[in-house]
Amino acid sequence: MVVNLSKHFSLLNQWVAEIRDLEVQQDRMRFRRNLERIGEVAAYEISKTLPYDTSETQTPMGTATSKVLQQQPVLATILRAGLPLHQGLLNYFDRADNAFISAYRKHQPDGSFEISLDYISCPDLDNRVVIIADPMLATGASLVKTLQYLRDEGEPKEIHIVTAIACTVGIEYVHRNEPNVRIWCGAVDDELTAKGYIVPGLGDAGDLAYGNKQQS
Ligand SMILES: O=P(O)(O)OC[C@H]1O[C@H](OP(=O)(O)OP(=O)(O)O)[C@H](O)[C@@H]1O
Ligand SMILES: O=c1cc[nH]c(=O)[nH]1
Ligand SMILES: [Mg+2]
Repeated sequence: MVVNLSKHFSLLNQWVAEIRDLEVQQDRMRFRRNLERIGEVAAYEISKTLPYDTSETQTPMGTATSKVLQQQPVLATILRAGLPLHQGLLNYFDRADNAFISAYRKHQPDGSFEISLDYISCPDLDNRVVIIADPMLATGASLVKTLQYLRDEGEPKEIHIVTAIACTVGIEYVHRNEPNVRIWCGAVDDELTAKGYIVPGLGDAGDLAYGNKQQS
């Protein structure tokens, strides 16, 4: 299942336009904050699909009956570009457990790349709702590899992926390998370059959030 959050008119459309905009991208703080806001909206939308318990709350004037989340999710993210989006999810799921994974494109001299995974910090995932934040779903290779890695930490009850911009081929690749995951995205773009960049996309999300890195 794919939910494109910009299908309906909302402020999120403006934030997606800003993270794509060459001029606005010069303001790194706004770039990160817009990703965070997209994460906040995604958290709110996902929260509508989760199970709730009824609880009694004592007010100064009496007892109120409320609906409270049965269990907080596990929020996972892929370093580095995932961090601001993850923070947005954490702002709303503020008692969540968290997982961090390092996955990056290791480039070869011929321009090809493979996904390198070398660090994971993760709670037990058995029977948990897991939400993975990564702003760019391009080929989908990072997410599929991350999910394979995460499965060593337990079998989640549900897996959600939150991304700012998803590419059609990447969505298809993820669903071929992980048919049950739900993808929540801020926009869907159709084109992918030979080097794996989304068009029109936004460029390199990690560099725009945190600065250029040396090629590895
Ligand atoms: O769908 P894929 O083709 O796997 O590409 C998407 C990945 O590329 C970006 O990370 P990048 O490797 O640029 O690392 P960074 O966050 O450190 O910049 C992005 O944050 C995803 O993790
Ligand atoms: O377009 C893309 C593809 C992968 N990673 C990015 O940051 N941008
Ligand atoms: Mg990058």
